[in-house]
Amino acid sequence: MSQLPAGSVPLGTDTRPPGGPSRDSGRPRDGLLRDGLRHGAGLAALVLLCTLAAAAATLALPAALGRALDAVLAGKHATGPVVECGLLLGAAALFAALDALATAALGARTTARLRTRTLAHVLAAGPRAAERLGHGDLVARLVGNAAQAGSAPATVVALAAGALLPAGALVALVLTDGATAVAFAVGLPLLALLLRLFVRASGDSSQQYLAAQGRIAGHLVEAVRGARTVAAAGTRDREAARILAPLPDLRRHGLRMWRVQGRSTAQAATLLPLLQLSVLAVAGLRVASGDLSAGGLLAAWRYAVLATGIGAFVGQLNALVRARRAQARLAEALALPAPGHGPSQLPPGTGELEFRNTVLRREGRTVLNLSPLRLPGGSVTAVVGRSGSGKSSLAVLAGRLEDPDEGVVLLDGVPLPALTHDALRAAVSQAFARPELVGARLRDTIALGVRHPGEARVVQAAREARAHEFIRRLPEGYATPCPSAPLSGGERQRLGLARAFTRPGRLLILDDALSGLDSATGARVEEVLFRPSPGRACLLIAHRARTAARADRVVWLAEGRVRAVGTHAELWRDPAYREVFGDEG
Ligand SMILES: Nc1ncnc2c1ncn2[C@@H]1O[C@H](COP(=O)(O)OP(=O)(O)OP(=O)(O)O)[C@@H](O)[C@H]1O
Repeated sequence: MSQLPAGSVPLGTDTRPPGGPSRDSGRPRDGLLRDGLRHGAGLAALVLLCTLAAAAATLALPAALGRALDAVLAGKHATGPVVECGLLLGAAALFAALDALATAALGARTTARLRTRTLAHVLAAGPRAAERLGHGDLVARLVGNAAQAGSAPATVVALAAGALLPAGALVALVLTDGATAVAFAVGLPLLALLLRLFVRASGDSSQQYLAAQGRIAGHLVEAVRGARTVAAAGTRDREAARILAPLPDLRRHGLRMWRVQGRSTAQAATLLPLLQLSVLAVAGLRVASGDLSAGGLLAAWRYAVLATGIGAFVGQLNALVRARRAQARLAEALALPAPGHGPSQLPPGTGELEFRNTVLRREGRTVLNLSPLRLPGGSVTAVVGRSGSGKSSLAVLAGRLEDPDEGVVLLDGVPLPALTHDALRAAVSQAFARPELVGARLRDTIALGVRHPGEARVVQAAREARAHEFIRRLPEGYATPCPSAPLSGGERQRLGLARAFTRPGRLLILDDALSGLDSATGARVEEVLFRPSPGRACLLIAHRARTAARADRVVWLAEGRVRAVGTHAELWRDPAYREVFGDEG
């Protein structure tokens, strides 16, 4: 382990937002449920109140019906009890409607919060972390799973409140007639066992089902991204088969889920009427013996029906089990390690980079091992080496797109993890071989991440990147929407370069960012890069000898290690160095 100076933060520091899984005791998904209930507390309370009010009205109804029946049988005025029944029915319907609205609102709010939080965390975790789960699988988690997980708080509240109705009905049954209540209680343990078995079996298949969905989504995203390669290779059918390969799994777990639910529903459908019938039979005997009135029988039977409403739990429990499994999948995404940022700012400097015994591993293999390496600021450093020698890995560490597995990278003497997020991103600009056009319009993608960029700065950056001419020729110019911009690979690269040029940072990192440019355009962009700028350093991955020759120094990488550092002219004497450039050498 390297020693970090004071003020730095250990690598892999957790940056999960407050309330994230790491802060919760118990299982991470429990934390998500608590968080959802806490942030939707008002709506959850409304759901609870509406469910309770609807339950109270429903519970009061059988007694009112019983009173109305007894009044009619006794030849008394029944208007009062009948009006009471109507009011109770109306109240139950009103609260049920309010409950549905509040439940939908709570679900939508929780889903939005889960999506925002998970997305922010995945972006903070960086590209390597996202690769671990797979891009398609992540999309499935953020879209489908988040919506399912969002329904958990409302379902929990509905289940808790819903349990009160059968419980209340049981109490009311005891109060109406104790003997009938005993007849009902005999079957209860069997019902409890049934629900328990259902939750266990259904939870397992749900988890497998969601995982299979994620695998299909993962394959689909890969195929869409590689559509050109698939078309060129003529492997469309094979690709379609590969995407759908998890389908048998999906079908198997889906069928199992529905079988479990069907079986439990059938068992409940057999058991519950038996319970109701036993109550009715005992109540009938009690009426015959004169211990219970006809109205009492009606009330006892209605309460037995309400108490067996626990059978409706099967559907709600199923929804909850699926929501909890979906939460577990989001919790996995939230558990991806995200690099932390320290409190430090950069001192004045010119972009000096220092790698202190920096090691980067991929899948257990060391791909970069830099014994102390110092690259002076205010100058241009070219990084050269054969394909796979670790050039991009070095660029990734220099711009802190990832943290090294060992050692530390310093910019002007400050370890990169010690810098605040804003200080780091303001100091370092980067351009890549295949830039993504993030932003609505071309001007937005060029000015990405720059606050108040101003048209002049955007145009100036585009001119330096040799992008201004082709942007100007587009009918909508800088206002061209990114998705519909007709761009060649080289033009996209120039937009990426322009984006890097809009930031006046002290370190510019170009990872193969000129590879798609024709020689003449590349040479013009290099004029900008090699223009003397003492306040700024440039780290440039170079494939051409001509580019390396213009740099102040060259870092020559071979198999993840520095083979030599020197000027191009010095290194050129070595035939192995010349071989790096192939025909040019
Ligand atoms: N995501 C990844 N998973 C596993 N190994 C990786 C990954 N990315 C890169 N590597 C490995 O790391 C090593 C260095 O890769 P890197 O991209 O840094 O090389 P490079 O010199 O930039 O190559 P090129 O010139 O071809 O772009 C290679 O052996 C590569 O196979």
